[in-house]
Amino acid sequence: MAVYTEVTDEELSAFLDTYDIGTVLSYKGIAEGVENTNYFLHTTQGSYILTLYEKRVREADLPFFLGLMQHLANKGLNCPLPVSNRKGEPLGRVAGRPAAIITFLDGIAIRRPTAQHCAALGGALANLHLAGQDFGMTRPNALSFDSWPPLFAQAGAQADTVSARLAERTGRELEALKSVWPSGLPSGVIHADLFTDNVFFIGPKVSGLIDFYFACTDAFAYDLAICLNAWCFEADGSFNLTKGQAMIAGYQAVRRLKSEEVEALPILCRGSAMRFMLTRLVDWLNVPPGALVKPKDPLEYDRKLNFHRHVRHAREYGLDA
Ligand SMILES: Nc1ncnc2c1ncn2[C@@H]1O[C@H](COP(=O)(O)OP(=O)(O)O)[C@@H](O)[C@H]1O
Ligand SMILES: N[C@@H](CCOP(=O)(O)O)C(=O)O
Repeated sequence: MAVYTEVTDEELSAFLDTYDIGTVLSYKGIAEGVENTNYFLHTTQGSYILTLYEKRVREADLPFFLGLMQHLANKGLNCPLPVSNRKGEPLGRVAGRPAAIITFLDGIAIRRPTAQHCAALGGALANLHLAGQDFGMTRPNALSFDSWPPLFAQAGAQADTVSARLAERTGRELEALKSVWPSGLPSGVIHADLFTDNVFFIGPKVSGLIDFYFACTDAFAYDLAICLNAWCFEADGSFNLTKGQAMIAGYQAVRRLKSEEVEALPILCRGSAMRFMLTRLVDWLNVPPGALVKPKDPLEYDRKLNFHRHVRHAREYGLDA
């Protein structure tokens, strides 16, 4: 469960006094998520999510995240809408942390997606990329290539306590990626963490996208690479080509990939696997005492990295030749 910061009844009702969303009927900490503290909030006027922003979210970036959700929702994308307080501001403070209330979205996060879900996700991702094109703000990706060596250094020699020779493997891989990491690819707003827990479905259709707190300005194809990693591997570690095919086709039905994006896809998949392996590794080694959180397995991404290392062409992910 991700509740790093407890909110007392008194703190909550004082915070809600600054909003015009009725009085609390119930609230409880949410079991999912690893980054921020989330409470489900039911008031006399409806259902909301109260988020307290934790360690990885810089306060200075919050106007970008909240403004982006507003922008995308105005463009017709199903994403949460930040609720403004009585002063007209979407951001406040509770229990000493920056906090916001956002609208609750209906739908179910699918744990074991089918190829049909992957196709729908591909389309939703491309729609997000197009809808973000006229968003006025930018934010560099704080978890792109340059952040990986310092993250690796944070884990240091402890990496080998998680898996034998993990430090050596990771060091070698970082070195290899340095010389081939692409630049100048078509870029814009990307979600950067569109895992299955951040996408809601009603039936076969995507009903909502949540968790925009890694969103940034980066290569569109990198976002697709993150999704291929998160959605198209099976529990036994194998890549499901049918799912990859469905996702890429779903994406391309809305936004066609350029030849340079196709060419870069294997490296982008490798890099995004590295990014999630490293953040998971650091989190695995540094669970805050008392936090109600279940850290995610870094080795899942170490294995995915190993798969990508042998891929030579986007066809191996399901791109139709
Ligand atoms: N707008 C929303 N509508 C419905 N449920 C939500 C919403 N935002 C968050 N949640 C629930 O809270 C969980 C954690 O939210 P998330 O933003 O993924 O947290 P974290 O940033 O900590 O990963 C989600 O998996 C989902 O169950
Ligand atoms: N998706 C990341 C961790 C962040 O997950 P969140 O969706 O709970 O914010 C991972 O799997 O490593």
